[in-house]
Amino acid sequence: MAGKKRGEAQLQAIITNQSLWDEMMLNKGLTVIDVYQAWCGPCKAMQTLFRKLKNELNEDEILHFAVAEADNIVTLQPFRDKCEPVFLFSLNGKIISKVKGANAPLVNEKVMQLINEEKKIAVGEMNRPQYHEIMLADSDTEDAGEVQDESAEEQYNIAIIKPDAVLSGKVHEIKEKITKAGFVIEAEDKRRLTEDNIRNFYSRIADQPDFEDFVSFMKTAISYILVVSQGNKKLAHFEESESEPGTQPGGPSEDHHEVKDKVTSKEVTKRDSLPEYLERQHISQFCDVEDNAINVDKFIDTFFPDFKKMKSMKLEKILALIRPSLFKENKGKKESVLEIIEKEGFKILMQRQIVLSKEEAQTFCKDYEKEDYFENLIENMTSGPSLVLVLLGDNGLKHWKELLGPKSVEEAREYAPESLCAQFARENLPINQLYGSDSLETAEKEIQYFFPPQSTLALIKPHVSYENRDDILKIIKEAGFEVKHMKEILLTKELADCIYLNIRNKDFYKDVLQILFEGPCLLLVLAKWNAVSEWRRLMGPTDPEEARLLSPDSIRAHFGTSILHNAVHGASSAISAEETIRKLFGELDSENLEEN
Ligand SMILES: Nc1ncnc2c1ncn2[C@@H]1O[C@H](COP(=O)(O)OP(=O)(O)OP(=O)(O)O)[C@@H](O)[C@H]1O
Repeated sequence: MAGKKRGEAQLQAIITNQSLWDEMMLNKGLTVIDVYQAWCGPCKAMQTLFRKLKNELNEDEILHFAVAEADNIVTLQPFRDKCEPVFLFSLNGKIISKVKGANAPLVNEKVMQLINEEKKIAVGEMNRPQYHEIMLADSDTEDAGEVQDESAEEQYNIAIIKPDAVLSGKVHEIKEKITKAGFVIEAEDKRRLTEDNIRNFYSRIADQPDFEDFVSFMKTAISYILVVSQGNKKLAHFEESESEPGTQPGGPSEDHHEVKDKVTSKEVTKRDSLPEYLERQHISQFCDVEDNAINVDKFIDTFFPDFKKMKSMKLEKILALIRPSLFKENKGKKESVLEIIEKEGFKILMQRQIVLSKEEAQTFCKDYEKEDYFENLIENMTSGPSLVLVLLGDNGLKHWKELLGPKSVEEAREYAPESLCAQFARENLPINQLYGSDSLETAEKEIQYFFPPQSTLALIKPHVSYENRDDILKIIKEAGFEVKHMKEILLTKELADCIYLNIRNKDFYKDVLQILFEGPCLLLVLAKWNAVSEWRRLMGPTDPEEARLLSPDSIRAHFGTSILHNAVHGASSAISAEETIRKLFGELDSENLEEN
């Protein structure tokens, strides 16, 4: 290794000039470089850690340590005359990370992570991550001990929470543990995996003797599929109390006390990969993780076909409102405001007509309360229905603001004649006939106000095939419902009576029961504004034949074969939804039931 004194089994190479530095950069694998100033010398406290790592890992081919004097090495100029020690991580000649301060746990974590990766890469278990070379600057804005780990792309894992964990109600706990540790659940889905899904995801264990039994087990019920990213490393810190004694990076070794004391919880960044973390939390038996970049990419495409598109967009939800006079005039017009909205690439997620009360109008138009036309405005706002919309669009907030143009008609006519404000101006009011939230925070509050979510119970009947169940779930999600809970059960007579309270006295009820007891039903708690009636609308008329005539896009029109085999059920009112959800899902959803 560059700079090593002949015959000396020394821990760190001593780099005192640029040519030794350049030579050191030819090292294969990882080199941890302690950048020091001539006047204060290298960091003695960290040498104990380096010695431990060297001895324990025994990876001399790919793990090197060096001390480099900032004063005489041009590359290290940014670090001259700084008191605080700096540790650089050079991977195959590229400086990819930097830790400021003698933060032993953090340096330990970084070394372990990078060496583990190198080992996996060497045996073909992992592709080389795309690390960027970092800027060598002594930025004061960085927190001490922060790892400047700039991966070119976000690295994702796919985690599958298996059916047994789902059935025993462990999903919430597992997800909470994952997010508490600073990982981010970027997307999730719940579904029964197909045989193909299972064989592909678990191909690495396909040669195990009990693999066929495992495939059958995985097919029995619903699994949760999560896309998990490493999250914001600055925020990520583990609760020390949750860790196993002796498993903390930096270890229980007494040698580390000197530097370990300096680490505050804020400085501790994520130290485990997701599989390691799940292992440490004793939940790995419930949740399998794929972290190989190529496989993850493939599974994201399989399970979440829109994920990449969504990630490349900055999708934002905002509230828009068309004031009463424009709404009235615009109804049925050729180039209506709604058409313009859709042409501009917005998706209208929800819409409702609402006549604002005087108080609501006053709150809503607060910005104008000092204007002399305020009274006129309130009168106008309460004179008839406004159309309130929830719009989803790429960079939605900015885009909608740009489309609207200035708040005042005068300004819009002068500076933005193309804006909606200028185009749809009314003579009797000098302000924009359209409204948009002014921040994402306001948008969230306004959406909650105008579109408070409601829960309803949905049931997919036993006769619906698994493929069709997946299709129905897709339709449900596309219609903007959130699937809050889902479980597959064999209904008992008692539960069926609770669900079908209204028809228990009908002659055909015995036939309904027979259909329901044919196999497992899929029970769902769906949430959305106006969920009860929205779900009933999506289901369509009771009889599929009628549905095909009157509501050909409905679920019953597509998946129903007869009045008894009509694919789905939905609660008939908010009250019955609340009662049946409580009965079927226990207290699980009780925190949200008040919404109904
Ligand atoms: N005349 C009938 N003959 C046979 N079965 C019927 C008849 N009417 C309704 N059903 C069955 O009973 C179920 C409950 O009937 P209900 O009148 O509550 O209809 P619904 O509200 O459209 O359906 P659901 O309650 O299942 O959402 C229906 O889904 C259907 O399968």
